Amino acid sequence: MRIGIVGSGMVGSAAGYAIALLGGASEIVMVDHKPELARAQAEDIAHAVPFAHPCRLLAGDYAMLEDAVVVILACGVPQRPGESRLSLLGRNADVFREVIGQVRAVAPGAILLVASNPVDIMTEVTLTASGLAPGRVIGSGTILDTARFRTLIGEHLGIAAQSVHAHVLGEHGDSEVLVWSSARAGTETVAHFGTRIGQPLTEAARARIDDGVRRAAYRIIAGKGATWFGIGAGLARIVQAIRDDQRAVLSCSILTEAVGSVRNVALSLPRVIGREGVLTTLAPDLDAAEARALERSAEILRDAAKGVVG
Ligand SMILES: NC(=O)C1=CN([C@@H]2O[C@H](COP(=O)(O)OP(=O)(O)OC[C@H]3O[C@@H](n4cnc5c(N)ncnc54)[C@H](O)[C@@H]3O)[C@@H](O)[C@H]2O)C=CC1
Ligand SMILES: CC(=O)C(=O)O
Repeated sequence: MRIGIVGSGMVGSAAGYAIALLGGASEIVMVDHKPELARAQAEDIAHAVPFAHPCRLLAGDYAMLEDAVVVILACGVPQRPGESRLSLLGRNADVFREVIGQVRAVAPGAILLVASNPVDIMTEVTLTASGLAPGRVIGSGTILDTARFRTLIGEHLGIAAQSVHAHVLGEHGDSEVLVWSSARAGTETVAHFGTRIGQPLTEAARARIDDGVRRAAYRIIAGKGATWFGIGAGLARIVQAIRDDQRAVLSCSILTEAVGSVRNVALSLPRVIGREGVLTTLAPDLDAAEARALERSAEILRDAAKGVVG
């Protein structure tokens, strides 16, 4: 199975590396408007393949994306320290309008997996420019924030992140919603479990975890210029779900008909992902404050998209 990656910078190359290590593809094609960068990334990742699963690494122009099952879009500009994701919109929308037609011309059957920020609005831009069905244009959305949330709850409770069932929903950005009310450690609510083992999720503990999730990108960007490992693994996870028709439930962004009173907005909810993309959406279990926060997040995205998404 061929996976294409347009944008061979930090995120694109981390995705390629994670896909190669996880055995997510038989062929990965790296594309970039700096062809020498795409070639160098492909060569470097290829040297990891003997330690993992058979996979061919290629680099080239758009023609090489022919027959790709998924094309990851990680092109454009990243945030500078202190900059919000939403501030990238104009610059990255221009890049996407240039790129999407070229991808669609050679890989009309590909599912488009959007990583560039602001990822929810870039998902809408991609949907409009591609003319694909909403379930075939998937933004990585809050898959990364959800991983951060599960990691920090797991650390607080002393259990594996994999055994924490919790989601971050809404915008991949400042207005995202950490869903505490239905978060579980295995079978037990995190609130009950925390109290029972003497690690209560007090207001202060929740505020610390909230900051750890919501401000993670700002901290990492201040420290090393960009984030890439977490999102690389998240993109590889979505590719696996598509490749193996897993019907895995992952927090991802697609155009959503209604979120409270807000219509037609791309944001993250728990989605069932398989071979044809997003197959269905699960209704999240939210308390009243979380439902209000999700609607507010949808409003923020709807307003930010005005004038950019036709
Ligand atoms: N969704 C998420 O959770 C995350 C999203 N991101 C976003 O991913 C995007 C990429 O970030 P990085 O890889 O760190 O940036 P980067 O600057 O390392 O890579 C971007 C690449 O896009 C290429 N590019 C620019 N214009 C192009 C065009 N017209 N055609 C083809 N290639 C083009 C550049 O040459 C560069 O190699 C950013 O928008 C960033 O904010 C970053 C981390 C997490
Ligand atoms: C940069 C970004 O979107 C993140 O790490 O969450």
